Order: sequence, then structure tokens, then C-alpha cells
Amino acid sequence: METAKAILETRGLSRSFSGFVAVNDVNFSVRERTIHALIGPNGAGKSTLFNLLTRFLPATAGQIYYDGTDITHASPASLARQGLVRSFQISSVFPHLSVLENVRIALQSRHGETMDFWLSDRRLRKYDEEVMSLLADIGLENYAQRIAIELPYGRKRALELATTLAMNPRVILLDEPMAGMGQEDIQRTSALIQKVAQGRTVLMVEHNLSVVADISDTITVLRRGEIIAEGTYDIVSADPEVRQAYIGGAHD
Ligand SMILES: Nc1ncnc2c1ncn2[C@@H]1O[C@H](COP(=O)(O)OP(=O)(O)OP(=O)(O)O)[C@@H](O)[C@H]1O
Repeated sequence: METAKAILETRGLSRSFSGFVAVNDVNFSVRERTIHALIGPNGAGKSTLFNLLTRFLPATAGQIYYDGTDITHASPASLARQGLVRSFQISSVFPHLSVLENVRIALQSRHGETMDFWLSDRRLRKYDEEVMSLLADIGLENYAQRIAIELPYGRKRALELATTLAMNPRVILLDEPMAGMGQEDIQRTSALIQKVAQGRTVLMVEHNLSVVADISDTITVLRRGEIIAEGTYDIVSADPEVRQAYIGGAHD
């Protein structure tokens, strides 16, 4: 595990907003096939770094590399095609379509087909087999015919993950996957993330530290736009600067 190569890397990455430096000269590296969490107190720059990595925000300075290729100026759509997929990105859920239809649309889009009403039944059925196997992976097979909007909250998030997986990602970026979830959904989603991480890389911003402790291989702690610690949960949680950042509270 320790020797896995870096799949995502930044060098001197910075982002300012009207002179305020939200991400400051960050050298960051995510090893392939690990679950990597980005944590830090409110306003630390987590969302900004996440948006830079997925190219939703342009960098003010520095470089981003994906699998050794400079992607500093790539578009989010081209990154998704190359396997760097932000959950809820291209694959947003259509609330009034069924679970099966939602995942089928994501698969069609990956195969370069738009929503073609004239697709033959045979071709649709071909997708449906793939859809059902994906839904089985994610524990949604019994929800296939349910309309997305009617799903319980945790299952809706699982559907979002299913549409992300339909893009066949190498790296999945999750923005607060546990947000708004109760304990039961948190446990199920944690297990799901560990499952989908097999053979893939997951980078997530997550506030729930017990989830982070449970499932992350590596944790990067940000504070005021800079990395202050990195390593396993045991290492970062014992770090005096990290403890101070959390005790110090929000915008310390
Ligand atoms: N579009 C923007 N314009 C101006 N300032 C911004 C913008 N986006 C972020 N910031 C500032 O950059 C800093 C970092 O914000 P960011 O949202 O990245 O932090 P965060 O660690 O994700 O916080 P939280 O945990 O509260 O979501 C904050 O001080 C924020 O006010």
C-alpha cells in the first residue's frame, strides 16, 4: 500500500479570491487505490481544493497532475472521460425517472450515446443487464423500478454513487458523502465506499471524523489553506497542531 504510485498530485497549488488566499501553495498527493480523506476546520479550504482538483475552479498558481499528466487546464468533462469523476457531476439524478432509468442514462452517456428514443429494445436490454449488475453491487437491486424522488435519503445518495460508478471511474471524488445522514445510512454508506474503493481511488471531503477514522488509509488536514498534517488517523489525531486547529474551532 505504501508504495502505490500517486494518481493525483498537486504542486504549489494556490487559489485566491480577491487577494484572500483560500488554498496556499499546496503540494498534495493521493496514492492509487487508497481512500484518502481531506479534513480541517470550517473555512480551511477543503471545498476550494476539491473544486480545484476537479477543475470546477481555475487555480491561481500551481499544477495538478492526474496519472502523471498535467490537467491544470483540462475541463471537468474531459477529466470525467479519463476516469476522474466527481460524484453528482455529470451524473446528476433525474428525480422523476426510475432508479434503473437513471443508471441506464449514465451508462449510455459513458458509451457516447445520448438519450436516443429510437434505441431498439435489444440495445436497451443490453444496458439493463449492466444496470442491474451495478445496482446489485450497490445494494439497490430491489429499488430498480422505484422513482428516484421517492427513495429514502440514504438510497438516493447510493443512486448518485451508482450513476458515478456507471462512468467507470478510476478516481472518485466525494464531497461530504455522509452529509445529512442518520447513523444507519452512515454505516451503510461507509461500507459502500469501502466496497467501491476496491480497485479504485477515493478522495473525499468529510466532516464526520469517526467515518474518516474508520475507512481512510490517508488523511490530509488543512488549515487556513495549508496542509498541516498528513498520515493515518492515529498519526494526524495525535498531532498537536491538528488538535489545536480543531479545538480552536472555526476560523481560528
Ligand atoms: N468564491 C469565493 N469567494 C470568496 N471567498 C471564498 C470563495 N470560496 C471560498 N472562499 C473563502 O475561502 C476560504 C476557504 O473556504 P472553503 O469553502 O474552501 O473552506 P472549507 O474548508 O471547505 O470550509 P467548510 O468546512 O466550512 O465547508 C473561506 O474563508 C471562504 O470564505
